[in-house]
Amino acid sequence: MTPHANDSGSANGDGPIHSNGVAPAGSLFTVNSPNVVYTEDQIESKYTYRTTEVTRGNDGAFVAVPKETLYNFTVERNVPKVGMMLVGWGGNNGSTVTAGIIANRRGLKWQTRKGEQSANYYGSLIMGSTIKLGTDAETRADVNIPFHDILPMVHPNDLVIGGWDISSLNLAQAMDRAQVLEPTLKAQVAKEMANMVPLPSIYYPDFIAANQTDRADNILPGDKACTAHVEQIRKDIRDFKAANNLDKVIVQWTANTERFAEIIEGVNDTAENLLKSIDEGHFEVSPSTVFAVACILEGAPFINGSPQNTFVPGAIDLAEKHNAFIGGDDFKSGQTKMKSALVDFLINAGIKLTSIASYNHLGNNDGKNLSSQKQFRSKEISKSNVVDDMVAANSVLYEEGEHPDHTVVIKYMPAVGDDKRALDEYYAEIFMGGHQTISIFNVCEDSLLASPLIIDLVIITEMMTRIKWKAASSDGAVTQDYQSFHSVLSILSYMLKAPLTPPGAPVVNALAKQRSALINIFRACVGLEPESDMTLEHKLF
Ligand SMILES: NC(=O)c1ccc[n+]([C@@H]2O[C@H](COP(=O)([O-])OP(=O)(O)OC[C@H]3O[C@@H](n4cnc5c(N)ncnc54)[C@H](O)[C@@H]3O)[C@@H](O)[C@H]2O)c1
Ligand SMILES: O=P([O-])([O-])O[C@@H]1[C@@H](O)[C@H](O)[C@@H](O)[C@H](O)[C@@H]1O
Repeated sequence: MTPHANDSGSANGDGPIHSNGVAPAGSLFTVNSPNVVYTEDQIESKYTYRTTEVTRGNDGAFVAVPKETLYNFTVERNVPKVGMMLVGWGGNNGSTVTAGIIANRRGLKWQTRKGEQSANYYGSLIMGSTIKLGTDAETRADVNIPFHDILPMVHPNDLVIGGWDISSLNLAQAMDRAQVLEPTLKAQVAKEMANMVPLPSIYYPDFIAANQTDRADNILPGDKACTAHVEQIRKDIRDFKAANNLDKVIVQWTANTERFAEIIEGVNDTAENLLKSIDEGHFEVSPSTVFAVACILEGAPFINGSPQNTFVPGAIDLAEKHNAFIGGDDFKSGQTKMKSALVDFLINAGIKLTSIASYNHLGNNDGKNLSSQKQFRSKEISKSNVVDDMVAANSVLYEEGEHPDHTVVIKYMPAVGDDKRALDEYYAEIFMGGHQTISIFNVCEDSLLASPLIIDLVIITEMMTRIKWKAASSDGAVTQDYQSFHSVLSILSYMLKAPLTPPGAPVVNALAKQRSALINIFRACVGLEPESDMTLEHKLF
């Protein structure tokens, strides 16, 4: 295992590096605080989590009470060798993200109609954006650093990629089939990608559109869940890990959208019943749930990039019992990402959104699969629920249960390929009976928008495997052993349309809140306060 170049504090073997303000060699920054200690292997921080607890007084008025909870965090500093295994590797997203990582790793440039293009990670939150570290002591100007450098994260160039597909095409053929990337780029990565062949996968026809049958020539025996499928997937993960000398494997579902599975008591409602149902070959257990179970049992974090309810209650129960990480659902890449920002802006500006019409058409295989009603329904649900939290939070504009009209339409139009056309109309009531109509035409090159999210999901999920926490009592005494965050990684919500949360936890869809939560949790891991944007230093004097 080797320290990452951007590790905040170097692991150069010269023993513990206490936070005496001396920046260890190779670090971008060091936190100089009595609450932060850099050792050779870890960053250890003490963090006071400040919240406001609200109760109701006898007169019915709210009573707000500031509350402080002390936590200890540790972050493993050494960046492991990580494998990313994609289910649906031969799809548009899988082939595109693979080509993109190869192009970045090799620093490729290629000719386009508009001139030379260089590889980049634009659209990745971690690789393409910055966060505010603090304020310059002299100039009082913001100091911003690359998001990737706040913690010792994996670099996507170092990811080892593999996966499964029901289609036997190698990744070069899949890249051609996807029709996403420029020929001048494809030509430079085709040789390497031709040697990448998806592992055969499980295929239960009833869960995806019948129009997908023609590509299913790389499948394991059996058309319904069985323990043998779970064990084969587990073996595939172990073999991939061993063959590539990996420390860790993260698995993501970027295969076709499945129909929702029916939640049936005694079948998929508990971990025990789910495992029993798989062993008995129950038809209501989907391929994505079988993959989730296999990953949980193998200790490989599993992320669902599609909208179906992969994580039936039994799968969440199993993940919790095994302290395994899961996350999902449905990459938030274009039309919905815009919606989760725009709705947040409108409602928080006191503008009463009353109608959202979201139409889109696309011509890729995803669109072909979604042309089947049951698969569309999965997507309709994930694309529709994204405004719920923002509406529910504003009782000034909306009565209890009141909600804007919201419709989602998706049409399959082969001619446009991966370049999805999203047409949205936002209709709102404004001051004194006026109205505002916002009409958006948004061409989303879907795989080029989703691929960076696949990278972010892997990097953040892997980082979470190296973060531990424990609660400290007010006198500083340690009250419990270090433990991981909850199995359901709701910290991933920024990348997902329908964020999965721990049972009973609220869903947050507002894009700015999601980004802020991620940043501030990572800041806490190095003992830094949340970024409040108050900038009193620029307002008081
Ligand atoms: N912007 C986006 O592209 C975007 C955004 C959100 C969600 N998604 C979701 O991501 C998924 C992939 O999108 P895409 O454009 O790459 O689709 P795609 O159809 O090009 O790729 C899906 C791949 O999965 C394979 N597959 C199907 N069932 C499988 C199984 N059981 N095991 C292994 N492989 C299987 C297919 O052969 C295909 O190669 C879809 O579910 C889509 O809804 C995409
Ligand atoms: O992320 P987003 O652009 O809102 O949603 C997209 C949909 O508009 C598209 O129809 C679908 O095929 C993609 O999988 C993705 O879900």
